[in-house]
Amino acid sequence: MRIVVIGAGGIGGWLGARLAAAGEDVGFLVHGATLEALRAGGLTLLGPDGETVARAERPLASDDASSLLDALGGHPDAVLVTTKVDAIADLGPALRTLTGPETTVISTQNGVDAPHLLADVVGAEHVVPGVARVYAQAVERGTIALRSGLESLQVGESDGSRSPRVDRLVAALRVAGLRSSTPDSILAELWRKAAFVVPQGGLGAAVDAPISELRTTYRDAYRAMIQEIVDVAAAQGHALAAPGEAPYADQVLAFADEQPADATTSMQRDIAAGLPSELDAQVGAVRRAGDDAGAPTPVHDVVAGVLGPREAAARG
Ligand SMILES: NC(=O)C1=CN([C@@H]2O[C@H](COP(=O)(O)OP(=O)(O)OC[C@H]3O[C@@H](n4cnc5c(N)ncnc54)[C@H](OP(=O)(O)O)[C@@H]3O)[C@@H](O)[C@H]2O)C=CC1
Ligand SMILES: CC(C)(CO)C(=O)C(=O)O
Repeated sequence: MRIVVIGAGGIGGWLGARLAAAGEDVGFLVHGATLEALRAGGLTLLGPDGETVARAERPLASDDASSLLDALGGHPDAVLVTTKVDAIADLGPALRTLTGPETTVISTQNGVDAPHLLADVVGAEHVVPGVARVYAQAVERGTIALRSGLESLQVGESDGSRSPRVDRLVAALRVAGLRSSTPDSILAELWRKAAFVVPQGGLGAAVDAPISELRTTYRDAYRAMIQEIVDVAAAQGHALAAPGEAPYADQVLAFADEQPADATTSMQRDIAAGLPSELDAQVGAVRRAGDDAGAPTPVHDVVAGVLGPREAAARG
């Protein structure tokens, strides 16, 4: 497949390195220092023990979408959008250049907003939501480290239908060594991921604590925040627990109980470092969806209130 990966941080570097190593025709739309780093030193993906698991010596990379089309010989089959949610606002012209009649644009972001934002730019018919489960971190530009063996990208049509384009993507991701599948509802899956990552990152940032403290000292507030997401998702028509399963908030807590004690999320680490974060794309998106659906989100409201001034300061 011809694939353009937008961004080469944790997610983009991971996906691009894996797909290129599997023989796919991959080009990176990157900018500034990341472009320079890929040109100078290539792209390296490190495994959890620091070993190189994939390496692209001379990856095709450009900050110009038209040049990538020329180099790839036409529109890509797939565009993997791997920037933070905020960056999507600036990607309009590049996304429109890259998206041909048969191009699929895949979101990989946390939160529930990215597919809608991409649909506004390229049209909903081109967008396939993805849900990434991986711990991938850019340790320096051009070098991505996996922090665990979990490498999963689920993709699916927003309306739940089966499609050849999604089947091709799943097949390519599997050949690249990832766990990939199409859930019954990719939108419910986005909410399931949000139910794990948003409370961990939002509450964790507000009380400045890793998961070990959330699941003990702050367990009631942590559970309440997870439950708010379950309720908002239900109000939007997405049941997160299958019939007969334990309540979904309990499933998330059970999963949280198994995580390494010092686990934090990328949003939480950005907030702790005083950087602009996905606070609005994660916590804010849940609050907006709750407002739309008439489902209250009081713990999210408190977390947003506590972290809002820090976010504003980080954004200058
Ligand atoms: N990291 C993880 O393990 C996981 C992350 N996610 C989600 O995936 C998304 C991406 O996260 P992550 O990979 O960690 O973020 P990173 O910050 O590591 O990577 C984002 C990349 O986007 C690039 N970028 C930003 N704007 C542009 C632009 N206009 N053109 C080209 N490239 C651009 C950045 O480049 P530069 O630095 O040069 O500006 C950077 O390389 C987030 O929504 C996150 O919540 C989901 C699951 C797991
Ligand atoms: C917690 C984690 C790594 C789970 O995939 C994540 O999504 C994030 O840090 O943003």
